[in-house]
Amino acid sequence: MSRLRPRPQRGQFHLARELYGHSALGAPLFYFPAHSSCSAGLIMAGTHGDEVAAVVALSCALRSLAAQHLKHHVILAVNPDGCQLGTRCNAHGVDLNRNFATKNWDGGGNVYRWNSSADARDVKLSTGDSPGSESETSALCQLIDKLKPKWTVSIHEPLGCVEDPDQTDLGMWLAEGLQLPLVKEVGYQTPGSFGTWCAERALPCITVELPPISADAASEEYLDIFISLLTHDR
Ligand SMILES: C[C@H](N)C(=O)N[C@H](CCC(=O)N[C@H](CCC[C@H](N)C(=O)O)C(=O)O)C(=O)O
Ligand SMILES: [Zn+2]
Repeated sequence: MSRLRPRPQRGQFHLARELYGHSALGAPLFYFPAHSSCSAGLIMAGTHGDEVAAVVALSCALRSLAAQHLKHHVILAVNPDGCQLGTRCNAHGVDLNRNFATKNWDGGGNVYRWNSSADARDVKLSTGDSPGSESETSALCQLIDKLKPKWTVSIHEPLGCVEDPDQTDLGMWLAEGLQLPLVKEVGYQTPGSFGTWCAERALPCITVELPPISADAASEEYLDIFISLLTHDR
């Protein structure tokens, strides 16, 4: 029996989802549980609301897959308010990927690039009033403490690389499948980031950075590799 669902049936979700918290504006935070949670990883997108090709491509892969083949937990939008508003930050103006309670959390704020054409990383955001101050951040950390995934993959854009500080087999497999360079770091400091939070608890974290791409193109270009990731059994 095919692991894929007929394309005419992929328009809406067929999978159960579980609530794990609420966003700053009260939107539900939910995840799609793996069919069998033993040795499952966690795959997530939408930490930044201006990086939505990853959200759409991961959603298309999830809706293409027959439920019994889903081997890992999935969060499509870590930051639903940012995805709704089209902003990198959450509704409090906080860059969630600088809000995690890490040793190097920096309350002085963060900057990001307006877009790939920008000549500087100069758009200012808050990193929160305190480490883990945001409901999206604390709910995600509590979920991970509960699920204990064996690894995490966090999908961003538009840097076009696979960041894997531990150079794991999964990272190498993803870099090859995505045809993106495998790097140990994205090239600038990310205090208070999810990857740093994972490193501090010896949880493998791979950050996929898609290149600049439309949601339409990403749903074609990355469908197969994302379906393979959702069913990956290592
Ligand atoms: C789409 C934006 N306009 C943009 O250009 N953003 C990029 C940064 C993209 C991004 O968010 N990347 C990283 C992911 C960091 C991974 C980190 N190593 C970790 O530990 O989590 C980020 O959070 O900055 C830009 O250049 O500003
Ligand atoms: Zn990002």
